[in-house]
Amino acid sequence: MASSTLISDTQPWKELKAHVEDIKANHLRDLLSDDERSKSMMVEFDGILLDYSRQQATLETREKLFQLAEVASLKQKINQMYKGEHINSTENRAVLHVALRAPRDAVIQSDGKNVVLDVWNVLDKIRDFSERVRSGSWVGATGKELKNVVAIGIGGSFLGPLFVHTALQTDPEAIESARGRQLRFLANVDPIDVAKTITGLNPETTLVVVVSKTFTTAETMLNARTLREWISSALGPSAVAKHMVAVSTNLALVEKFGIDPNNAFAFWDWVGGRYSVCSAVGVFPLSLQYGFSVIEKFLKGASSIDQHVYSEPFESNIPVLLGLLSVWNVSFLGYPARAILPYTQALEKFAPHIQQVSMESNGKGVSIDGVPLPFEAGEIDFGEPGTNGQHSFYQLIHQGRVIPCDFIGVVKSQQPVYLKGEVVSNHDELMSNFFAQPDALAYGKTPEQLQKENVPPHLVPHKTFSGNRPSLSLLLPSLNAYNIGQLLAIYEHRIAVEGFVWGINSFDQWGVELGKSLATQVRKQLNASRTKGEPIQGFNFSTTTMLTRYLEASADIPADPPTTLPQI
Ligand SMILES: O=P(O)(O)OC[C@H]1O[C@](O)(CO)[C@@H](O)[C@@H]1O
Repeated sequence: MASSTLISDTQPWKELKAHVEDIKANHLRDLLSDDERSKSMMVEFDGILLDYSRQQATLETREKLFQLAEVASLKQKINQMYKGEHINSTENRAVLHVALRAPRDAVIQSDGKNVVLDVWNVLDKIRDFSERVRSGSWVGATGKELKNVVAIGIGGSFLGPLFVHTALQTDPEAIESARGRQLRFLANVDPIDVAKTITGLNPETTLVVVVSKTFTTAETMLNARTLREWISSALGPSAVAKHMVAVSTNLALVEKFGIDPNNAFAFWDWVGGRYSVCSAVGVFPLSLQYGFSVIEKFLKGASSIDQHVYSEPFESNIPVLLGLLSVWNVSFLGYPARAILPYTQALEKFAPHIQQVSMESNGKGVSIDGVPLPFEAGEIDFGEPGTNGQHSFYQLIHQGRVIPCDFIGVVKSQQPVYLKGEVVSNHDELMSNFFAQPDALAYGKTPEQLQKENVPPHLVPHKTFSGNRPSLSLLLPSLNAYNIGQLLAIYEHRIAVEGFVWGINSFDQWGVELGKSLATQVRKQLNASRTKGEPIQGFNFSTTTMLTRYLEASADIPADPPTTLPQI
């Protein structure tokens, strides 16, 4: 396929379009009666079991998707990524998050340099620094141990680390190594988030890590200045050196801010923000909390999937299969959303993280060559842990819109509970739902079945479930640091696979810029109005009215108030 050809112009795409009718003629109820088909739609790797037999797809669909992958040069694109080519063409950058978790002796070249050496230099520095803090050899300005860490960052500098922290928080090994320590995150520029984050914390025992790839993100920098004030007003300005460190690609700005670059942990422009949890962005705060040895297992888990993606044939390649099936669901079956439904509370922050990875990566309207797409790319990701979601939005998934679901289950609970006399353990109770929901969605319930149950006729339409609603199930052996790394990498690669097939650039994010520049104008106007009484100008009627109301209703706030920090 010529590089400027849209994937939708290719023969395999057209064949898949035509194939939709064949698939619509089959109900999942019928597809699932074929055990051979189901058997060939199960893939196992390193204890992880993927079952995609509840996708609205046949073996023929799969074959056609492989042909699509072929014409999209999927294998070559994956190889180009691993080889450090500048596949993020609009920013002229390599995309090498796989190097962040590569073994020490691996060689991954980018621009003629083995980046794995740089990665391990930083990892060694993280191991050393985090051990000094954890052992009490690096102490705060008043000589007290730094038991609390606040990581300031937003977007990719926040969501991934938060997901991993939340998942590890209840893992027995991680609990043991985090005893007596706290890790909190400050992301939102809303001062309420500052208040919530520092409540109950003593600056004397707190280390603040400013995490920002660019070190220019408005929200993060204001929050960093706010916590710098919190520290220096309590302990004096010189305390900042002991209580503030940074993670960034921009060490010059780190120094300008007042943080010693020796206490900064670097990463590189070939790490996209939303793919940065395996860089110092995640590894440093998580190592402070759990110790480097726990986080190294997380990196090893991610690396195991990197190797699987690279070397496994597509037929048994979990992220490739998942990516192709997502393209099938979005672009051919016309389902715009995807529900991420982990049956473990430890993954409560997984869907929010994947929202950014997926929607910032694949929420694009043009091909990588700048040609407008004649089809929809990207999907709307959302989710909640089961069974909570069942009592919230599942109604719509069962009887309303069709939303392909990812069910994620874990064989062994991090925190088992057994009660004498109960029918099953608490985890088995949870997992009963994990196993039941996919079949409820696939089979549904027919009016005939309801009639046999003597349901009053007027209720039959309300109690009917059409079924034929697709899902897939991922069963993990457990949820330790290693498996958490695997899960992360499965989704990262799946999303990249989707983008490679759609022919878009999944690694830039120009769509977030416009709002940022408009906010700059508003910020200037708020300052001019509050300090000099200047009238609102340069905005449309709607924004002018809203801004005027906002300023008038808060006119009691003095123009130049003294420094104020949260009071709760
Ligand atoms: O790490 P930084 O540079 O502060 O950026 C934070 C986030 O902002 C974004 O650019 C979106 O606004 C993300 O891509 C990024 O993860």
